[in-house]
Amino acid sequence: MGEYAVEMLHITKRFPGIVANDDITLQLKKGEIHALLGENGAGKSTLMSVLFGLYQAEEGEIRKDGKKVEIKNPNDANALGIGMVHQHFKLVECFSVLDNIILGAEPVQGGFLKKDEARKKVMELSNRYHLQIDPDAKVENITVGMQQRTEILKMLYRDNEILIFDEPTAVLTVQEIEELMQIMKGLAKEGKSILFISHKLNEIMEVSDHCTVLRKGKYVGTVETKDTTPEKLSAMMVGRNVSFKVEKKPAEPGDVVLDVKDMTVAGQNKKDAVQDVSFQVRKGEIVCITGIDGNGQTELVYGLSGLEPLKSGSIHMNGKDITKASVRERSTSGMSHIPEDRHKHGLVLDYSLEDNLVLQRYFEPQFTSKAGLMKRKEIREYSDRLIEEYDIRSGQGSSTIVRSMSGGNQQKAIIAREIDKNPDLLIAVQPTRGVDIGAIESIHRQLIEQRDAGKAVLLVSLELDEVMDVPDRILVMYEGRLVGEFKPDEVTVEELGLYMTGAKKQEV
Ligand SMILES: Nc1ncnc2c1ncn2[C@@H]1O[C@H](COP(=O)(O)OP(=O)(O)OP(=O)(O)O)[C@@H](O)[C@H]1O
Repeated sequence: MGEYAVEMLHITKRFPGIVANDDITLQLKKGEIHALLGENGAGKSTLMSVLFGLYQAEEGEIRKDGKKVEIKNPNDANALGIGMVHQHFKLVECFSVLDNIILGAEPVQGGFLKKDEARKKVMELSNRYHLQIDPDAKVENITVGMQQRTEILKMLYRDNEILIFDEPTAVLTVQEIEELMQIMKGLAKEGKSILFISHKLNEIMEVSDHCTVLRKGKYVGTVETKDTTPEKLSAMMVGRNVSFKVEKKPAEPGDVVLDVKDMTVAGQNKKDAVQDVSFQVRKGEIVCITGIDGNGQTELVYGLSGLEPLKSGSIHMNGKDITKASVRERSTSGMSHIPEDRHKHGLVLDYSLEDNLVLQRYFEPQFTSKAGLMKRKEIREYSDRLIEEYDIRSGQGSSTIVRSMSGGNQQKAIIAREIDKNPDLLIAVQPTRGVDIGAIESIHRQLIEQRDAGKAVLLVSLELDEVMDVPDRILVMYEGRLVGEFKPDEVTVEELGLYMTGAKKQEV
């Protein structure tokens, strides 16, 4: 047997208007972690979906242990020992962890389900790989990190030897990421072969043995990770050097734009998710709210944007009371919102890109005639301009159905729509989640340009580099309250960590 577990040779996969994979070759060694890197829309997910049998390539071949194989669907992939954890998990929310793991692969004897046997195998695997799951917990009640471990166990339970992780760290907290890295290293040591998609160069440097880079659907090269640097990788990926440092001049804050007083928002259980929070954001400044996921940041933004009512307190924007205003009233009064969950609150996935780009403005006279008809030509022209200016890449331009776009390009579309509205207040929640480093650089620049144009920017982020580099003030949230306020150059990451975990607090 050869040294490769899987080889994808000269793979070409086309979608209408785009060659998503153009003659790509990827060779995965046994027992290695192989990273796959590339800009948004470079073709990484497509390539992995070909390997997992979700798409059929038009050209090229796949070999498993040196032998040519046909993978027509995920069942074929499973039979060959190939498993995949998708970017957006595929679990049944109202089932238990155990039922999700064994779903479709239940041990049955004489027509009877042998659940005890399944439970034993799952618990053995969970212990062996330190996955620490609770088999009886319902998926809807567990953290994203746990859901991911459930997905990992699904692969291990099926005795998969080749494990595909599609952007596994995008939704995890810093600690969960560290744990996942250890789990992946442990799996590779046991002889599993791992393919790992990530935009985060530090993760790739930490865990991978090799890294293959794609650009605009084409193969750029494969390097040995120990012989490369993050700078070299980013240059391979975008074809130029990317600046990791955010350049900005000192802020010149002006009048108050957002004034939040004693805001309380209910939580899912008895405890209020946001408790008596007060703060202001001025013209010409970027204020960042940070904290460990689940400490009330999400509900705070729901309250500000009108997705949830306040239990008490008030919100003023440019001096006007908007506490009870509808989502549309807030939007037309000058508030833009880049939401945390782009699929749930940011896009209508089955609409075209152009319809998504005018989602909050289609009723304006420039897009709708007096008779109530939509002006399709003007909408198309507007959308074409945004696609060009914000570098949104998709198969069929303005008419592309958003569901078929890559995750990072969906995000860029939301950013374009929200910034182009020319808002007085831009609320940006995790704006760089799932986007490549070239796009991160450009999003950070756009936030700073907004600030310099005299806008108020409220950034909500968990990415520590972003928290330290982009804002002018940092507010830390812990258990629904603001527990610290800092200037980025007066605080260290370690110190921030103490506030984020509740070990320290100030009166804010
Ligand atoms: N089902 C589909 N139908 C039409 N086009 C598609 C489909 N899936 C992907 N594409 C297109 O193929 C290209 C590659 O997309 P893919 O999702 O593979 O990129 P990616 O490298 O994984 O990006 P990201 O980092 O943003 O997740 C994109 O331009 C996308 O719009």
